[in-house]
This record gives sequence, structure tokens and C-alpha cells, in this order.
Amino acid sequence: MKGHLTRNLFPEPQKTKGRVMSTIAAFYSGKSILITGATGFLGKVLMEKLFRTSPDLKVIYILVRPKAGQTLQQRVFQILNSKLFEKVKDVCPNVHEKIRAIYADLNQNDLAISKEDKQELLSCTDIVFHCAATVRFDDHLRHAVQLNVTATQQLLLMASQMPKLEAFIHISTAFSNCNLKHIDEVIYPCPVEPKKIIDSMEWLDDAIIDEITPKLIGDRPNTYTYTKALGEMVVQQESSNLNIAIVRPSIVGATWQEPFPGWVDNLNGPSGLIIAAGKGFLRAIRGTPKAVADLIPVDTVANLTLAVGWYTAVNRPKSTLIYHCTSGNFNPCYWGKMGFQVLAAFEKIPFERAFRRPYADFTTNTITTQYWNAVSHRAPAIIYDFYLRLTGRKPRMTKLMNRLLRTVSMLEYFLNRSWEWSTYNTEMLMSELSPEDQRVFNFDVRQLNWLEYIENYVLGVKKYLLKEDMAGVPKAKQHLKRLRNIHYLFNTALFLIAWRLLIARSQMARNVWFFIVNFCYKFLSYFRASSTLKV
Ligand SMILES: CCCCCCCCCCCCCCCCCCCCCCCC(=O)SCCNC(=O)CCNC(=O)[C@H](O)C(C)(C)COP(=O)(O)OP(=O)(O)OC[C@H]1O[C@@H](n2cnc3c(N)ncnc32)[C@H](O)[C@@H]1OP(=O)(O)O
Ligand SMILES: NC(=O)C1=CN([C@@H]2O[C@H](COP(=O)(O)OP(=O)(O)OC[C@H]3O[C@@H](n4cnc5c(N)ncnc54)[C@H](OP(=O)(O)O)[C@@H]3O)[C@@H](O)[C@H]2O)C=CC1
Repeated sequence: MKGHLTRNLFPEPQKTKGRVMSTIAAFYSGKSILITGATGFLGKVLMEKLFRTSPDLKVIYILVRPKAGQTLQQRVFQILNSKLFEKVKDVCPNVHEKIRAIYADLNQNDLAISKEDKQELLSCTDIVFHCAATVRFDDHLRHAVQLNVTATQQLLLMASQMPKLEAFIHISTAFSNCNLKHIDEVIYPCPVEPKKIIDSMEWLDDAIIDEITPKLIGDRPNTYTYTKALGEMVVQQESSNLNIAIVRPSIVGATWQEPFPGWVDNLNGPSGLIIAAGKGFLRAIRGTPKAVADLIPVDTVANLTLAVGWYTAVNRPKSTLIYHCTSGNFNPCYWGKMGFQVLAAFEKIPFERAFRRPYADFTTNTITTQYWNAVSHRAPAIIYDFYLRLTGRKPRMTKLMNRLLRTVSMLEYFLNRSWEWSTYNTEMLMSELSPEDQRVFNFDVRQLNWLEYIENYVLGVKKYLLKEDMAGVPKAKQHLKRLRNIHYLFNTALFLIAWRLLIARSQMARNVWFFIVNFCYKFLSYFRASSTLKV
């Protein structure tokens, strides 16, 4: 496909209302675009941006599976009628007609796309954005390989049969090579060829796969990062036939600016932990305050991805370019500072019905982590469950806490290390953009104000994940005050009980106690005597 197209890919920039129209937006006009993973966090934001900036695009094909009792159409309807798409309806009123949901299941070898649909995709698609993946860290290797490697291979095979295809953009992760400290914009080979892994998954049984998984993933922390690295290798193997680019985002967070700040719709990455901390469940977490918190807003990832799609199609680079979509070397924020900003945001934007007052800290070693897990996580959960039992209710806090601690333990790897990602290609792309494109498809995170971003993030978590209304803030604040009083009362009672026990057992403690009581009595007598004299 490389070098096949001869039509004018650099249309003259048009003027809209006195402003030069974005070249990237103009590029997507009239295009048929295929997106996988369009129902996911990034996919939705990507699709929204495309519709909003290029309402004249021809069609967006999305590969969807039925889920949670919803048909394809119901899922699409729900997305288009969500808050995220509110602005799209003004710019592109016929958005319903421009989206075509195609039944597909990436868990199946042929992706389960019907013959007719496949034919349409093959003959019409101009650009592919491949976002679908399993992002679970603990996925079974067989499933992770199927989704992140085999499905990518299948999709590339389809892409190679698309005569009109101008670019194939693969979304990977900046952590696909997290076993390295410095990561360049290159594909690093894994010791075992992806083809061999795919083949072996077909005949090995689950027990054997479980046994060999640690050996295969080696010094990577989970099957996710390993299979994303394999996915990149598969992409590289197809790159001689296709015009491909890879985008590697770091930890994707809530929107920074578009379509509005703070939008988020799943618990991945920091979002789940923000809830856990804001509700008072999470009190300590093993993390290095000085390690870089390489968060990247989801709208920044979408903007870069669309810019990459345009650049790849128009310039047809000779080799597969990889773009790191990271914040660390442009505008670093550190876990300590971020944690502090999250806690500060809870003061202004408290969550409703908190279990305890939000307070958390980073612990730096395994022993202190275990201590805080016992004292601050497990013990309160056990006490609360005891209270639930006493009041005739079903205990649930210990189970919830165990789940949280399991989640936290899976994220810890990323909280205790810093990586350096080189960003030559990303910077090159930025410099290739016209001022208007830099504005419309902004991915320059140097402009990001972390304090403001984190505040909007916490607000977004409250509104869009917890579905809590801002009208409830005064009540939430009152609840936190009550929790503070209970906390003081509880601690005082605990102290008195401990002291009473000590007095009963130790002569030394009794002596100290009598000394204090005696001292207080004398002080009060003196105070009373001197005030009587004054009168
Ligand atoms: C001064 C200092 C103060 C310190 C203050 C601290 C403040 C705290 C906030 C600071 C933020 C810190 C954030 C750190 C985040 C680090 C993230 C690093 C991520 C690196 C990512 C690499 C980038 C990528 O490429 S991958 C994309 C990201 N992927 C993920 O994040 C997936 C992670 N999730 C999983 O793998 C699984 O969900 C797992 C293994 C964690 C849990 O699996 P399990 O089978 O046990 O549960 P589920 O069925 O999945 O869900 C059960 C239940 O839990 C809810 N849930 C799911 N995920 C999370 C989550 N991340 N956090 C919380 N809760 C989660 C889920 O909705 C379910 O709830 P139900 O009610 O039962 O439905
Ligand atoms: N979130 C993050 O922090 C980061 C994400 N990335 C990468 O970005 C991409 C998008 O991630 P994100 O949006 O966060 O992930 P989500 O989990 O939100 O979305 C995953 C998407 O893949 C789809 N999918 C999963 N399994 C199947 C299947 N069997 N058949 C069809 N579709 C399927 C999901 O569909 P369904 O709705 O039906 O489940 C969903 O649309 C991924 O490639 C990920 O590796 C990279 C770095 C960080």
C-alpha cells in the first residue's frame, strides 16, 4: 500500500469565518474511518473529537460487541446520548447516520465480522485507529494474547486488503517496555516471536500456560504490558506492506480541556484510587513521592492520535514511526505532589457518604506498608463489619478492602519507578503542525497546569463516575465533620482504655498518674486562690 496514492493529500487550507481551517480537520472530511475499541475510554473521546472537528467525515465504522444485555445499537445510542457527545450534536446533527456499528468480537480468531460487513470495510476504509485491547493487568495470558496480539494481527491482515487505506494507527502503551528505564521511540523485540506465542496458545492448556507465564513475561510486571509489546512486534512485521504508526500513551487520565475538563468514565489508572482515597478507604499506599507520575489526559492522547493519522497518511514515512504520548519530560509531576493535590481537592470537593475522612500517605517500604494495611485498612474494615453484624446487616467491608488492596498491589509497580521516554517524533510532529492545528489538536502538555487538572479530575470523578451532585457538597462536608468528631472520640476512648489497663498492671504508670493528678489539683487550687485574691 505504501506510496500507492497519488491524489492531492495537501488540500489548500480553507478559510472558515476569517480563520484558516485546520488542515487536520480538513483531512478527515469525506473520510471513512474504522475505529476499534470505540466503546472504551479513549475510543469515545477520539470519536467525539473526530465528529466535532470534521463533521463532514463520511462515516465512522466501529467494531462493537453486544455487552451487558445491550445490543450494538443500544450501546451506540447510549454513547451518542451521553454528556460527552452533547457538543457533537450541535456541530453534526446527523451524527447517528454517520456512525456504523459493525458486529465484531476480537476474542474470536476471525474477529466474527460477517462477510458483507467485511467486504464493506475492505472496500471503503481510508484510515484505521486500532484502540481495542484488554487493559487488565491480571488477564490470563491466553486472553491477553488473543486480544492484544492475535486480534491485532487479524486486523492488520484485513488492513492489508484495503485498497483505499491511507494509514493504520495502532494504540500501544508507553509501558510496553517498562522493563527498561530509558525507552526510545523504537520497537524492542521480545525473546519469543509473537507467532510462536500465538501458536502455542492454541494447543497449551491453561495449567501449563499459568506455569510458563512468569517465564514469558520475564521482568515485566504483568500480562498486559507483555502482550502489548508482542502486539507492537506484530505491527512491525506488517509494516512493510502498510503505512503504520504507533502511539504509546502513558497513564491515561480524565480530559484536560475537551469537550470539557474532568470527563472520565472508568476506574482504570488513578481514577479508582481517587475514589478509594476520597471515600476514606485508602489510607496508605506504597509509592515513591519523588517518582514521576506520568499521567496524560485522554483528550491529549486523542489529539495526538488524530495528528499522527494525518501525518502518516500525508507524509508516508519510510519506517513505522512511534510517538510517545507522555508528560514526564515536558511537564513532570511527581506522585507526592499529585497525591497532595488530590487530597487538597477533597477539601473543596468532598465525596458523599465517606467511610472515613480522606487522608492518605505514601509508604516507602514493605514493612511500613504491611503495618498500615493492618492498622488503617484491615482493622477498621473488621470493626465496621462487626458493627454491621451487630445491627443485623451483611458484612461487606473486609471483602471490599481485600479487593482494594489487591488492586493497589497491582498498581504499585508503576508508583515506585520513573521512566524516561524520548519524544523526538512527538516533538517533530508538533513542529509540523500549523498554528491552527496546534490549537485545535493540542497535545502540548507544557501548557498543562497540574493543580487545575487534578481539581477538575476529582470533580469529574465525583460527577461522572460517582454520579454525585454538587448540591450535596454541604451535606458531604457535614458528614466529614461528624467523622472527624467520631475519630477524636474513638481515639480518646482508646487512649483512656489503654491507660486504664496500664495503670492496673504497672506501679510505674500508677506513680505517673498520681503525679499528673496531683499536679493538676495543685495548679487548679493555686488558680482558684489567686482569682479569689484579685476580687
Ligand atoms: C501526600 C500523599 C498523599 C497520597 C494520597 C493518595 C491519593 C490517591 C490518589 C493518587 C493517585 C494515584 C494513582 C496511581 C495509579 C497508578 C496507575 C498506574 C497504571 C499504569 C498503567 C499502565 C498504563 C496502561 O497502559 S493500562 C491501562 C490501565 N489499566 C488499568 O488500570 C487496569 C487495572 N485494573 C485491573 O487490572 C483489574 O481491574 C484489577 C486487577 C485491578 C482488579 O481485578 P478484579 O478482578 O479484582 O476486579 P474487577 O472485576 O476488575 O473489578 C472489581 C471491582 O473493582 C472495581 N475496580 C476495577 N478497577 C479498579 C481500580 N483501578 N481501582 C479501584 N477499583 C477498581 C471494579 O469496578 C469492580 O467494582 P464492582 O463494584 O464490583 O463492579
Ligand atoms: N487507559 C490507559 O491508562 C491506557 C490505555 N492505553 C491503550 O489505549 C487503548 C484504549 O484503552 P482504553 O480506552 O483505556 O481501554 P478500555 O478498556 O476503556 O477500552 C477497551 C476497548 O476495547 C474493546 N474490546 C475489548 N475486548 C473486546 C472484544 N473481545 N471485542 C471487541 N472489542 C473489545 C472494548 O469494548 P467493550 O466496551 O465491548 O468492552 C473497549 O471498547 C488500549 O489499546 C490500551 O492499551 C495505553 C496506555 C494507557
